[in-house]
Amino acid sequence: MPTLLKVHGSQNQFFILDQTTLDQPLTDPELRQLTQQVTNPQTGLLGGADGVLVVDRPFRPGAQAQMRVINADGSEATMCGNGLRTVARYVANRDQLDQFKVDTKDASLRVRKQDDLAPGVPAFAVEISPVRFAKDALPFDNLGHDRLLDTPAPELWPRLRFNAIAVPNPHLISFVDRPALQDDVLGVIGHRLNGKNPYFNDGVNVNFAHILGHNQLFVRTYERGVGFTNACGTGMSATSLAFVLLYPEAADFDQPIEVFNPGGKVRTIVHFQNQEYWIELIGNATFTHEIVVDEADLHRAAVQTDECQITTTGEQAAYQAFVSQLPQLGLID
Ligand SMILES: N[C@@H](CCC[C@H](N)C(=O)O)C(=O)O
Repeated sequence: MPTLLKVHGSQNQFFILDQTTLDQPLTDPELRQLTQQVTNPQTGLLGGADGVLVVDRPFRPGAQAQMRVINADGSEATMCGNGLRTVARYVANRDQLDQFKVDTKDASLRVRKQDDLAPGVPAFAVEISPVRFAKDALPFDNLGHDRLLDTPAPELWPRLRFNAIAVPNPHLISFVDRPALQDDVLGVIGHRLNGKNPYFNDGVNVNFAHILGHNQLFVRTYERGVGFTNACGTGMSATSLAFVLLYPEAADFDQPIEVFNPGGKVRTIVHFQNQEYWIELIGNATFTHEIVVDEADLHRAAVQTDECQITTTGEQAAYQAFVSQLPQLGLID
């Protein structure tokens, strides 16, 4: 019988489904329906999740596997940084490899096993690229600019300055003070730009960042296709790039940046090589549950917690012990 894995990177929760283990792979409409069903926080599996990561055979030469990202609302994203770390661990275990490439929609990305973050907290480093700033890459429109880099955009929110970076999924980033992190502005902007609006017609992930110190950030994200999330890997990566570009006195290229988030902490390293930016994202790849499912239930999007054989891995306790020794920042409730 096939197995779903419940996993997380910085508590950004997913189910991993390996299509190569099924007698009959799910079609795209079936994947969308399954994702909407299992991720639902009330009626889904094990309290739901932010999306489903679909593992499949690679489609570019030199890659070991393919990852597709289905958001909780059934839309498909080009990339997922936290998710890629967990898929990297899954493929590394399956194929007994420490480093390889994973095909994502727009690129084959390098992944590499790292030392555990703490006892029982496995970690992977993943490549986040390609990076684009042009408005067509996100896309956005009607803001009077071809790119947003520390740019006021009163149409989006008065008094804030914005950065728009595709990595390659689209991110809007604003550096804010402590009170702005805590009030509801992020939710209002995120909700508006992910509904029908004249600016981001495919929606956008919205990140608020607060500078904590040299090479130290806190990032909170409202995700396209999801809503508020505990952490967004591509968001923290795009925000780290904006950090080194806008605040050269506070952040360095090629040096680890500590990025705290509501679900824990990751490290990023921003590079500029061969005239291109790319970011390394390093963090936990935690497996919390193994769920044995009936393949027919996957096809009919009817996977219920009380009808599956579920094994708890015990890794969540180790992750919580790791989080409990992080500084208590008290930035959001
Ligand atoms: N949480 C992810 C990003 C998932 C995709 C996003 N919702 C989108 O639609 O672009 C991450 O860790 O990067």
